[in-house]
Amino acid sequence: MEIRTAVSPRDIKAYTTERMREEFLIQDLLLPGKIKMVYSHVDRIIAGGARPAEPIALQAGKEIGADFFLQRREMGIVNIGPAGTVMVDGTEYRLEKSDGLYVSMGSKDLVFSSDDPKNPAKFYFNSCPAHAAFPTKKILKKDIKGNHLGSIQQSNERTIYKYIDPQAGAKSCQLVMGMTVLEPGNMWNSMPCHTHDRRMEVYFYFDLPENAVVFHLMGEPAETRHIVMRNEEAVISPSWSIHSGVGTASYTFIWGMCGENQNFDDMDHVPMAILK
Ligand SMILES: O=C(O)C(=O)C[C@H](O)C(=O)CO
Ligand SMILES: [Zn+2]
Repeated sequence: MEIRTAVSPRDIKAYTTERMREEFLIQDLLLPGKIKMVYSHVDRIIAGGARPAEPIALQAGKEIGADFFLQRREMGIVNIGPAGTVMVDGTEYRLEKSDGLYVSMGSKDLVFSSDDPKNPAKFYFNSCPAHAAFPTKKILKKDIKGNHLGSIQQSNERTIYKYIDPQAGAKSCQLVMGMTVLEPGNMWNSMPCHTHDRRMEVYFYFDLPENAVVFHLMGEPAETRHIVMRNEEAVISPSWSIHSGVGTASYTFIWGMCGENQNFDDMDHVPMAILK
């Protein structure tokens, strides 16, 4: 498992493009036959991906310091590819594209598999520390009432689906997770932008056409930087950072948050006038 340390906003003022990418960008999440994980010291979130040709079991590495991966953690999983199954302590949860699964703290065995090994599922997941167990639950996108935001006039018409949230989908100890789908012809997410000092966030961009990119914007509001991102890449957003993006085509992304509270609306909105 790769470890990423926390970064001060004062330091990124001097970062090159390469250093920005080393610290925040997460690539190669969905390599066939592998589970890839990045452990961030920012609120100890783990972002990962599994693309199983054969069934693959999730292993706790030394980094976790526990007998098994979810001994003191919880996890949210969304399948963004062809159908597959996540087996949790012997119970099978079959996930089609866009189906999600919340996995309880204390679950011991977790195995990812695909319906068709030649066309494997694409499981993206976030995991964060937990101190209380909530039931494992399958979440269907069609059962979530989307929150429609933005407009074509502002190039930001999109729908937010909350998969793991105190008010929707599955309940959790601290993980909050969802999917935002841009309407065709819309490019911007999360603009006007915000920060939330109480939570960090990881964004995972997908459903981007080949050769399309998203300019992910981050940094303190008056000291922004960008990271050019391609399909199926993720980015770590510390709590002091804005997180917003503009694509050369419309796209979808999964956001996962953890930290002090779970209140989605507890954002510090950034007035457009102070952006630099
Ligand atoms: O498009 C959006 O706006 C979002 O998806 C917002 C993010 O989920 C977010 O930053 C929540 O804090
Ligand atoms: Zn946010």
